[in-house]
Amino acid sequence: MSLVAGVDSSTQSCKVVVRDAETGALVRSGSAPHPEGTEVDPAAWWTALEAAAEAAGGLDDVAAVSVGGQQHGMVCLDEAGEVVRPALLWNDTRSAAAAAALNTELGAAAWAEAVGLVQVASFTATKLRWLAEHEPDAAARVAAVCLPHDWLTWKLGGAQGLEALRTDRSDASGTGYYSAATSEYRRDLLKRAFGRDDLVLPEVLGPTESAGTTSSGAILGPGCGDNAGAALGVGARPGDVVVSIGTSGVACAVSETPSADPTGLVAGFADATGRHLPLVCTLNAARVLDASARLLGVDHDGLSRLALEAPSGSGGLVLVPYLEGERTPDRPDARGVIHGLTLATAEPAYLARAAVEGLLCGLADGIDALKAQGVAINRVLLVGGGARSEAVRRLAPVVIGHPVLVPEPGEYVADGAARQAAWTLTGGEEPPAWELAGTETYEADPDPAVRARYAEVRDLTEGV
Ligand SMILES: Nc1ncnc2c1ncn2[C@@H]1O[C@H](COP(=O)(O)OP(=O)(O)O)[C@@H](O)[C@H]1O
Ligand SMILES: O=C(CO)[C@@H](O)[C@H](O)COP(=O)(O)O
Repeated sequence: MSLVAGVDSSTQSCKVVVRDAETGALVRSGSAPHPEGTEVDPAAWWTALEAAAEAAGGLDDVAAVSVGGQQHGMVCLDEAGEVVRPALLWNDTRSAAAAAALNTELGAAAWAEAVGLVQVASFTATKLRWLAEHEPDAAARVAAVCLPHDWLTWKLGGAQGLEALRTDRSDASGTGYYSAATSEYRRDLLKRAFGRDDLVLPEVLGPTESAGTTSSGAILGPGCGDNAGAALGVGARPGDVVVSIGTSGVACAVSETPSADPTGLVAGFADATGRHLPLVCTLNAARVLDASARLLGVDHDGLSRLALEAPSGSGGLVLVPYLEGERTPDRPDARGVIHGLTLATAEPAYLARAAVEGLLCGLADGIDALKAQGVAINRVLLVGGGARSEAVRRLAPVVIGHPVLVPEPGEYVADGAARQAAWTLTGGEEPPAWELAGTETYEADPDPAVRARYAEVRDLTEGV
């Protein structure tokens, strides 16, 4: 039996799964936390990966390993391969003004046409503009820029010089200077953002091309952005929408064609199989549940129980969850709002319900934006830490207006990376056919009034 490993270096933690390459059966797993904050020294990811791998029984006996990672984070390296400054993560909004300036300079429609996305503070290009403007000394030392998964793959391969950096289409397509439609870097746009285009950029590998080997001789897969990893992990195919409630809230779909949404709601990323992954991402998802539970002095199960006690629509109480500003819609300075409080709704159960409904309404808006891009929806699959909440699972079909399939709780990004590792090992046109275990279907009558009321309040948050 050959073993393969998949890594998910996500915002809050690092997870490692070890699986049977042929059947996909889970053999071992481990995880380790990441530090708080939207600016992180990549060394902390390496420490967490080592700890998670150890907790998963080590990687010495695996034949291949792939790394999936949080997208967009700006990892800048100097000539010697040293990290120039802590990485700015996807949820760091300090480059919002840089994003607005880039959109004004080129025009939103031109960005969408060129690289499939309109700039927002999450994307790497805007972080590079911020660095050039605010830390010119650091910017001058940058010899290469890469993403979290690229850097970890490079480290696993022995960090053999900047020219050894590798990435894949899914993660490159989130930089803002790579086109998923043409599979090419746009160095002209890198220069527009950063003022220089003489940087080493990771070579973009195809879905099964190897990025090298680890010190124990395991083949390194190309790796992927975490959302492409989740899509591969659940075996998404055209017609499937994958909704992920992690630190970020995501709705994405595997598609045969690239997207270019000039409204900027949908980002035209690539997937990990050579296809496309139009995607909507919010800044506020599972942590809305964390914060609401904290506010109410309960744990996650308690929050879920409370939410299920209140009536649909929470008696008009709405929670717009822009706790960290928001990315979709692009309101980096917005704040969360609780609206419609009455004597009757001033109850823990109503607030808990409003939190779950508000989170789901943002994701339902995302699914609508995918539909507007021509994405066909046959199945909706729900994954991520937030899917462990019963209230989320039961209210999702009510708010989204579509039955929701929930695979058994698991680490689907790490699973997708493991599946990619197995594919890199065996080759072939399609990834190995691993079965998705234990999927439950949640069905309920939709309640469109919940979204209608949310939409009224959401639009009060403009500029808050
Ligand atoms: N039972 C639960 N109910 C609601 N949220 C949960 C539950 N268990 C974990 N979470 C939340 O899920 C989040 C972690 O999810 P995960 O998908 O691993 O995030 P990320 O990949 O962004 O690090 C945390 O914010 C955690 O508090
Ligand atoms: O920015 C995006 C996608 O565009 C996020 O989805 C990040 O990739 C972080 O993912 P999680 O840590 O929430 O899984």
